[in-house]
Amino acid sequence: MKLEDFGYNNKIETLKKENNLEAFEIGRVILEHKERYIVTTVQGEYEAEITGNLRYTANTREDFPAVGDWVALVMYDSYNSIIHKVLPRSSMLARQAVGQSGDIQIIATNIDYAFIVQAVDRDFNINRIERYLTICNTSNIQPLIILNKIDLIDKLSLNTLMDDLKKRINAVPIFAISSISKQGVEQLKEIISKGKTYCLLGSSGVGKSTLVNILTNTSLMKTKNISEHSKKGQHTTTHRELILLDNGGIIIDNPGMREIGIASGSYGLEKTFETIYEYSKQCRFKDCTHTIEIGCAVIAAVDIGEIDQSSYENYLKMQKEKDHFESTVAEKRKKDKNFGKMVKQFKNLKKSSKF
Ligand SMILES: Nc1nc2c(ncn2[C@@H]2O[C@H](COP(=O)(O)OP(=O)(O)OP(=O)(O)O)[C@@H](O)[C@H]2O)c(=O)[nH]1
Ligand SMILES: [Zn+2]
Repeated sequence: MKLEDFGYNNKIETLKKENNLEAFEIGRVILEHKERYIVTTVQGEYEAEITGNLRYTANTREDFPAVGDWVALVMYDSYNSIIHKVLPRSSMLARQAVGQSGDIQIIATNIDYAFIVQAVDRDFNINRIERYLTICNTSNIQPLIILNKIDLIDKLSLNTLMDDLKKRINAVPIFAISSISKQGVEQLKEIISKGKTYCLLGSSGVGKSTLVNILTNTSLMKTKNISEHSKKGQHTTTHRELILLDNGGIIIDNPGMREIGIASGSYGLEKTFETIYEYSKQCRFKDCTHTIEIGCAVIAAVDIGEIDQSSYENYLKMQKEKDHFESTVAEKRKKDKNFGKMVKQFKNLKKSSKF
């Protein structure tokens, strides 16, 4: 296997040089389980753990490796290795960790494109699409919209849905497909590019797994064949979260993708709600919340129909969630910092003490 098959390119090469990692083996994390990793390299798949130093210097969960990461490794036998460093990421999909308010859990990194999947029957909801768009824009991932299950509605209804969608969302490609009748699937396959990394986002039941199966079928079989030859250093796992497609694309699919929420940060609001941001520049007050202020250009635009009413309401709702999320993260960081300080003070005290 070549590293390029897993998305290695000039950018990663430059990062490797910039970080003085020429002496190390480079690999991509394809699976993570409780701080143990499977990393793919030119020499095959390796199990990996992180160095004590990496653990010691890590301030938050974000500093630990995640699926999709490019890492610098030291191999110590044909199957095992140690992760010395995580290369800087081009994108990061994260969410608020369960039960630990303010803690961030990384789901995957270095994703180029996300397919936002919705089913056109009961699931269709533009507010939710805007929500996923915001997540993508925040995470530096290019969004693409997939309307799935078009076999369940007639052409006229589909056209209406598309029109409604285009009224609120522009500049994001939309694909109407059916995983059952395979309508539109070929066009979708065509836009998947070699060496680019993709993921699928969407509610339960919209057809993400079915679509991943359609896109990966033969590649999964191929991977299995390679493992059967069991070259030296080849680790044989059947479960992977980073999957190679026939046409050279790469898909990351893991359970965390199913649970992504707005809590993963909605700093991408500006990009998602571009029209609102454009109007907001004309608001009388710089810190206008666009809710009650006199001279608010956003409210005025909503009143004359220049901004879609539902889009505006959705924006306000997500803005509120973003504020809440940011304040819990800030609080958590402050607490961690205070605790860190306390530990340091205690250590100093111990050092200076004669006992
Ligand atoms: N009619 C129709 N049914 C579909 C289509 N795609 C998927 N389904 C069905 O929808 C159901 C849910 O599909 P899944 O692929 O499991 O959905 P998912 O998004 O992976 O769901 P989670 O794993 O819960 O997140 C299954 O019964 C599929 O057979 C489609 O294009 N048309
Ligand atoms: Zn305003």
